[in-house]
Amino acid sequence: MMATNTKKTKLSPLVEPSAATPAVEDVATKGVVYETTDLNLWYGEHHALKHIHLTIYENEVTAIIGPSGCGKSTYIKTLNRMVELVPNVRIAGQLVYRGRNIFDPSYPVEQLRTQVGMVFQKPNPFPKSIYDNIAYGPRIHGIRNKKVLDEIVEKSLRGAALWDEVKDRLHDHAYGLSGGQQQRLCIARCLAIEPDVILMDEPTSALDPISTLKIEELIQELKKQYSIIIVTHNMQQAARISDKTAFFLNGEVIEYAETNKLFSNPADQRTEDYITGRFG
Ligand SMILES: Nc1ncnc2c1ncn2[C@@H]1O[C@H](COP(=O)(O)OP(=O)(O)OP(=O)(O)O)[C@@H](O)[C@H]1O
Repeated sequence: MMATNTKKTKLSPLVEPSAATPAVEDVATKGVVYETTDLNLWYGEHHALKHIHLTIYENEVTAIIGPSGCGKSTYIKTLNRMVELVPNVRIAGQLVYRGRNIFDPSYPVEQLRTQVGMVFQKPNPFPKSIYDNIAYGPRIHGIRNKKVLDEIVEKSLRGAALWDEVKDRLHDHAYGLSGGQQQRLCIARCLAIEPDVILMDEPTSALDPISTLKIEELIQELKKQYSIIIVTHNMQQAARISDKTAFFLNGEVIEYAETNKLFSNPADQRTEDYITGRFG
């Protein structure tokens, strides 16, 4: 009788590690943007985030991966306290942004949302011209001078790699842009208020491959100036563009490591099972 081989076959990862990951020594010298300590969140009775500990570093791209419903969006929506807009949310634990706990009742939440911009899954430009989409935030902050606004519009559109495509039609309606251009417009709108951090919740999932590539290249440029936290279902994308990756499962962080390490030599069997496509 032939012996049955019960040893589990080791599958190769679905993705190649990225070259973006810096050496450990470089990371040690980086500033901390967010320190998450024992963060728990409930939607009513549902315990959606469980004992999260995560440190997020500046000028890095941090990817959040994991199967549907594991708490990825919930986590990034705590980073600008947007999650509190959902009724019946309860939060416990600490989330320190630049040295201060954002759950402190006296924390100026409006200021936080100026420092922490967000880009969503579906491009959501305002029903206005390209120019007015960008100028909207600065105008709310009291900037009225046309020359100053013109400069902000140009700088933000250049920063989002969109200027050359739209400079001759700034007063056209934003809905006339392609999906990929609209998403870059939303990134430009975010840059116009000079954020510190940019949160991106599956920013390319509604885009074609070419637009996706443009946004990925843009993210690599933007991390020189900003800290970026991106939720993605696409493991290839996480591996291509991120420095660190956190793998979430059922509301817990199973593993958080440099992206190269997590994809090439995961420490936890569940991470390995996920990145090799055994589930998810
Ligand atoms: N507004 C809400 N009210 C109640 N439960 C919610 C709410 N939003 C999310 N949840 C639940 O919390 C859990 C985490 O949801 P979340 O959207 O953070 O997951 P996710 O990992 O981002 O999922 P996906 O990849 O499908 O977007 C899920 O079980 C979800 O059903």
